[in-house]
Amino acid sequence: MGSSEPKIRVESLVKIFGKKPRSALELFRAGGTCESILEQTGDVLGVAGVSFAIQPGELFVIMGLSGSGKSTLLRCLNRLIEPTSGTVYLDGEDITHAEPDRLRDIRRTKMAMVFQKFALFPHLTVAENAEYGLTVRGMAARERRRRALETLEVVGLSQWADRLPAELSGGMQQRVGLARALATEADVLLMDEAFGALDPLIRRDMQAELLRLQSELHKTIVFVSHDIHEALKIGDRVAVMQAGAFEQVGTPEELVTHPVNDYIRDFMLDVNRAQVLKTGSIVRIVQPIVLGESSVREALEHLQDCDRQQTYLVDSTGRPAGIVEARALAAALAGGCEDIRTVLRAEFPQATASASIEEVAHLGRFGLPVAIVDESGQLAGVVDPADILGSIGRLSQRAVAEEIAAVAAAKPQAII
Ligand SMILES: Nc1ncnc2c1ncn2[C@@H]1O[C@H](COP(=O)(O)OP(=O)(O)OP(=O)(O)O)[C@@H](O)[C@H]1O
Repeated sequence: MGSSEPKIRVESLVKIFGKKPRSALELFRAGGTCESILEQTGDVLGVAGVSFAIQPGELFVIMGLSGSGKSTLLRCLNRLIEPTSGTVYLDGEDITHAEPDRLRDIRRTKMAMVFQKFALFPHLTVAENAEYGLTVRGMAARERRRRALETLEVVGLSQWADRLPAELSGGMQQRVGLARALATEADVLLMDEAFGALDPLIRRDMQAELLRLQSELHKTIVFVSHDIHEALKIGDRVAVMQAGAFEQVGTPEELVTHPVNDYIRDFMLDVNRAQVLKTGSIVRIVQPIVLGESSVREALEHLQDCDRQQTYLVDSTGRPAGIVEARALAAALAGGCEDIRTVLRAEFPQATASASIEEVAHLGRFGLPVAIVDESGQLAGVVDPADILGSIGRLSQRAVAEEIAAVAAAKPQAII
């Protein structure tokens, strides 16, 4: 991400359904609402002047209740629905005004779509379905079969290539839909309630699968969902839509911690904050001691200076090597021992900054600060057990009670 050109840029997009889109558009521009426009023209304002940009590699979720305009907006991106006004840019190219041939080309090679109902051909095999996007593009049979098998492998279905869709479960059929989109090698995937028809457990698997694929493939994904939990789980950013407009666009953490209005706040009420918030949001930056560079006395002074009970020691590459506690240091010093290694605990709780607070909550029970490491394994800071409990303060009473019971019952030496 960063300051590169956005993959997709949408400017003032409006979609009006009905017989008088021009006069409805004028009313909209004059400040008309969905209701007033409907009343005066009989037309429906599907998308109400939305502007946003999506960066390459971003998973952008459009979330909203039924009828808020999500599907319409998504379909305006590849012009399965023609916008009434506004512009959509893909890699800087204005596709709102692209000629039909060019548009076809874009849909076949640059923007692939995955549908809720899978949209598989029942009489074609799994492999034939997966290669369908390449067939319509006129690719030679051998090459498209090779690519289809490759993508079926990616989604874990290579054993099923010669079966018919009806022989597959719902989750597997959606994997075929995903394979078909991936086979086109399009770098933009438009996914319309792609997991909406799946059972909750299968749905969870597919969300995890999508995140796994995304961490390898780095596609730009626009994902429509009516489920706030799904949106917050998979989205790099989430746009919450109502009456054709965006109420708020932000990272899951921003939405949970800084809802802009009551509408968003209401959505967040039953969200498990510990699942959404990352440990990075409560990490404390600490000054670790480099192993071999400090004596027991110096480590104790260091702890007194920073008013902490424990400190991590890192090796010469900055990776945590162990933790020492003030009491152990004081005892060692009283016994005349200056070698810090004698009191170093090499077992300590550790997590990454991108882990959710829920994922590290069980590590808080050891009563030690959790070492938070960055992607290269270097110590980025610590999360204190008290901060874990504090951050999940808005969890249900039951969840907090369970957490406290787990802390009380835990055996400190069993550090994971
Ligand atoms: N072809 C159409 N003709 C007239 N109105 C339409 C058409 N398609 C959508 N609409 C209206 O536009 C608005 C937005 O619909 P849209 O399907 O985009 O919402 P959505 O958020 O995707 O809802 P859902 O989750 O139920 O699919 C709704 O009021 C809908 O009734």
